[in-house]
Amino acid sequence: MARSSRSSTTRLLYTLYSSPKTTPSPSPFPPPPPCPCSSPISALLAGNFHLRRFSSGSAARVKEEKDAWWKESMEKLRNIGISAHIDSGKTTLTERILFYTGRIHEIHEVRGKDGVGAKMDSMDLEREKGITIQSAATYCTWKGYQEEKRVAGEKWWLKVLVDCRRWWLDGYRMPKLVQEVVAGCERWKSKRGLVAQGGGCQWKVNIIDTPGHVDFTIEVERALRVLDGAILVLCSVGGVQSQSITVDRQMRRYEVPRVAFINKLDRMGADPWKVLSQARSKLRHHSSAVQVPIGLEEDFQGLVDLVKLQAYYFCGSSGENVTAEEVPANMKELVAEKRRELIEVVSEVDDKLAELFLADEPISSTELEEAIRRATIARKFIPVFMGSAFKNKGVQPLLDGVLSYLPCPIEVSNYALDQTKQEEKVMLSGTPVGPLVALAFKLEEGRFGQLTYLRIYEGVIKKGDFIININTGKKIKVPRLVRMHSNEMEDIQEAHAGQIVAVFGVDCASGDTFTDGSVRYTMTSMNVPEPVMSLAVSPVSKDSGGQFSKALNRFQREDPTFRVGLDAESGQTIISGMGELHLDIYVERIRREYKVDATVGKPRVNFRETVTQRAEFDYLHKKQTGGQGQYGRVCGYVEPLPHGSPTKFEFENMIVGQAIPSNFIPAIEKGFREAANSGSLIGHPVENVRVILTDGASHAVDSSELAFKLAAIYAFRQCYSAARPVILEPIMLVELKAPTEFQGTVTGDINKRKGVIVGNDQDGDDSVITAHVPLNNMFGYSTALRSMTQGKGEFTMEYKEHAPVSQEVQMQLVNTYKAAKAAE
Ligand SMILES: Nc1nc2c(ncn2[C@@H]2O[C@H](COP(=O)(O)OP(=O)(O)OP(=O)(O)O)[C@@H](O)[C@H]2O)c(=O)[nH]1
Repeated sequence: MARSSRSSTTRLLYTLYSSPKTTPSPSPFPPPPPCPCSSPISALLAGNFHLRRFSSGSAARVKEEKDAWWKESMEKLRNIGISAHIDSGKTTLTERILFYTGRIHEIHEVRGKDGVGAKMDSMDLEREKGITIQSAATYCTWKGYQEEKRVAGEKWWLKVLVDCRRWWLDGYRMPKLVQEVVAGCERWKSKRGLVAQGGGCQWKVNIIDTPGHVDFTIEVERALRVLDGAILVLCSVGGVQSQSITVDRQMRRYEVPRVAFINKLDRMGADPWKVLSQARSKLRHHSSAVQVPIGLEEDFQGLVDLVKLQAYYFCGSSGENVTAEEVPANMKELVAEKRRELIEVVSEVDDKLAELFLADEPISSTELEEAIRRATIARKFIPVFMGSAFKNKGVQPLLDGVLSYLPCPIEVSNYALDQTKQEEKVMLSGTPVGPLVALAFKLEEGRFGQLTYLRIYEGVIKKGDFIININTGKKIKVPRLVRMHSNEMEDIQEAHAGQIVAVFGVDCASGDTFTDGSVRYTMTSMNVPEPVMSLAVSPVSKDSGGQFSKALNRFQREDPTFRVGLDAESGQTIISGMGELHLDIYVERIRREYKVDATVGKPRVNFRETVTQRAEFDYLHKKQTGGQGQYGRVCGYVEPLPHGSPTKFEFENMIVGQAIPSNFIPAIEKGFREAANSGSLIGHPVENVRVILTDGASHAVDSSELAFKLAAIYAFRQCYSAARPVILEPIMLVELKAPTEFQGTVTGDINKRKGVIVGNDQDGDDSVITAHVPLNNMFGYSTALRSMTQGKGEFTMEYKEHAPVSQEVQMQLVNTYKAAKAAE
């Protein structure tokens, strides 16, 4: 189509359907920079891809412009996670963020009376139970409300298409015209070097809301692995709780810079200063408040920003109108004191600010803001924000804080392992220029097949591209690329480094790395905790066996902490996970999503076995029963692996010479591994063991892989008892809080459960007890605690380690196992 006719057609269509005007809510924050792609014609040409037009000058000039645009779009992007202890208000906070950024148009509460539930709790079970089970990703734009314009643009297109269909039904040939316009736009786009992208010139935030319950900890791990920054939510009444410590440890492990948000300032007993001091002592945070609340509990009205020295109030039915005012006169002294404290704390870790502070020079808002940003990104400081998500106060300044203080993707160093150079560590540029490197960090079965969440670390991914899964070597086409908004998705044409997107129909496992094939990089893997609890499960009706296996396969692929196995003796399906709640949720999902009723056994603890000393083996497996015989002899020893060893089982072939031909060695290793899957004490896996093969013998005719594999299995069993095996059980870190009057009863009960009390603190009228207790003795604890404390006690527990059981318990377990075997 000729260029002039295309322009006139697009103009005509645009005049017919001009985009509806949107009026963003007034904001006291500085206006956003003008968006270079908001002209009507480029919006039209953009369709829903929000295109950016580059000049038609020399190639060098276009490259320069493109680079500048990529850089700007990266600088204005934040990938953040929201994590905290259970019930701190993460989902409530995310709901407000989505509302104020124009992503949703109504606020719905977790367990709200309207029964709708929060946007990010999209699963029915989450809405019913009022807890987050799966992490959910979304994205929004802040400052500029560009998103509303984009949505309006999309609606505009939809209207054109709907009307064209109507006209066509009426006998007009309009669809042809539209087709030509669309095709023309595409041609124009490729000729002029236009880049399809999700609105890079606006401030954009990708958010992952994570569950608080420790049973779903893998969701937090996965999110933190791929995020550049995080909001740690703390409850102003509960303070730093056990799961806050775990989440903070995970953030440290993945070196994630963070801001803290002290929520629920409207609640009775709210004390943000107590929580700040707990964060300093319990979490070893080098932190200081960047805000002071105006009133607390029922009187909580607003916040004073210590950097800008402004008071903010949140008006309107949902706190959407933020008004900036002078600091109240009665707070000036407190504000001056807290600002000085903030400057002092930041100066300790930022030389530039320290110079100004020591010279006693006045410090401007910009200087302070820049110093806080430098220190936060360097993970030397944690700015503390405050508010009440539920009462719609303090969320917009927190969002501003995310932009001001948390890093953009190019400010974070990410590394990959080069598989062509013995896993040499390579720093990724983090820019779209360069080969594609993307990590699949989460899988989810959607309506349209497997959905794989990708974090792109370098390069660009386009719909229709071929990408290589470095872990499996498979070449895959990207059939569909989407951006997630909780359970909804939006198709996009391409995404670049720094972004979090999802692809459909890509077969992979979570943790796999994708590249464009020009490099063989893998990203370092995630920390996946071992399951601590199991239960036997089987479908009630034999006919539903197919659906039952489909469900288990899917859940196993999606969640690395959920495992499915077969009990070798009883033939039952055993599912293992992180706790009772984790397994209950899966059984319920099998029932709801796959319509399979299942019989469930009693939950049991995942014991393990290990050896405590070296023991030699020398085993000859010989069978002569006519035909070809079996012959294989293996000699060597088993020994415990050193404490803290990263692997659970090691096999080493130290045979000098050809006592056993090398082609039989893999079968021998396989035999030992198989034997270690089930120890002879109670049939649980044997871990932390090394097998060394030193000698053996083979027969020219009768030796085979099978003969050597069997020899290895019997050799392991032969030496096992000489290696003094012990049973290991999972020990849980339990934190419980109860009114002090019940302290004696509660600690007595912990002792009865063979727990060891390691901490006892006072928090107002409550006692906070920390203990290490065997998981096997924690069944039914929530009911017991409720009855001991008249329903006033609460507790959380998380896996700490596997430790040897006492001699007495070991004898009991072994006898029960033997009795069960004898009865079979
Ligand atoms: N008073 C008060 N209640 C709040 C506030 N924020 C959240 N809540 C309430 O606290 C409860 C838990 O809130 P959620 O947002 O589900 O907390 P969460 O941290 O996402 O919970 P999990 O994901 O299950 O760990 C809900 O009943 C909320 O209404 C707040 O600022 N003030």
